[in-house]
Amino acid sequence: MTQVVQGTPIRADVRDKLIVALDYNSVAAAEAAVAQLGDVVSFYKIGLELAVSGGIDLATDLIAAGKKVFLDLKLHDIGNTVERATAAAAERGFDILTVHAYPMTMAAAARGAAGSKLEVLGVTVLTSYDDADLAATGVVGGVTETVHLRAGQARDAGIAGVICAPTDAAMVRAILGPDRRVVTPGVRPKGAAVGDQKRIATPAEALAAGADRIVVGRPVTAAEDPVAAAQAILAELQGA
Ligand SMILES: O=C(O)c1cc(=O)[nH]c(=O)n1[C@@H]1O[C@H](COP(=O)(O)O)[C@@H](O)[C@H]1O
Repeated sequence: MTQVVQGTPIRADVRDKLIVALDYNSVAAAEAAVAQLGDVVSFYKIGLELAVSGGIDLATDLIAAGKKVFLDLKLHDIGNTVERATAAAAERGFDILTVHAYPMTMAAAARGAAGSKLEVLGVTVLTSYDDADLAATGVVGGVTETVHLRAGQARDAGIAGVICAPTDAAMVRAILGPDRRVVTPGVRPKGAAVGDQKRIATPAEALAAGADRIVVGRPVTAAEDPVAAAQAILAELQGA
């Protein structure tokens, strides 16, 4: 299905490339954003803030309304807990679930998602980290080296793919090959406020580097006109 957005017909496959992060502290605020964005946005992310504000049940309504939903809980725990939490997310009909990209965690999540449509993505190195931030956690090796290592471990664990910065996407795509998912937050349209992100690129640059989908929060949700902001990103993705 092709949707006409401000004179630009946006293909359905392009629309699914934009995941809007519903980073709100109430279900009512998230519902208002979804209502405002209407048919423009087809894929939403429920993250930590909304999840602890009662937002996980919102997913059921979004899925019933035909939206795709990414549950961003960045799981990391003992294998039994991760496997069972992943299986529960699969049972609820989520499309994507994040776990931290540690080998045992990813392997447990792969077991939990087995036989379901749930795509488990391993978070490699957060887009708000630079080399110094990573070094402060005790990790030996810089961001590039660590993302390289963790992308290979995600592939070997048999999960669907990874979350990485758009600036890492080309390297990660080469490691994962064409069949796995590369999803990039840390995306900023030209001129948008950077906020706490450190490794960023534009929507078009992210796609050109090999991302399948991009995650965008504040550049849409904090925009004066969120609908126009989302439409502009979609037009940029389609032109990429
Ligand atoms: O897993 C994520 O989605 C994620 C990983 C990462 O490395 N960086 C990152 O920003 N995110 C999420 O992506 C969204 C980015 O939001 P904005 O910075 O507002 O566009 C937030 O919901 C973050 O939690």
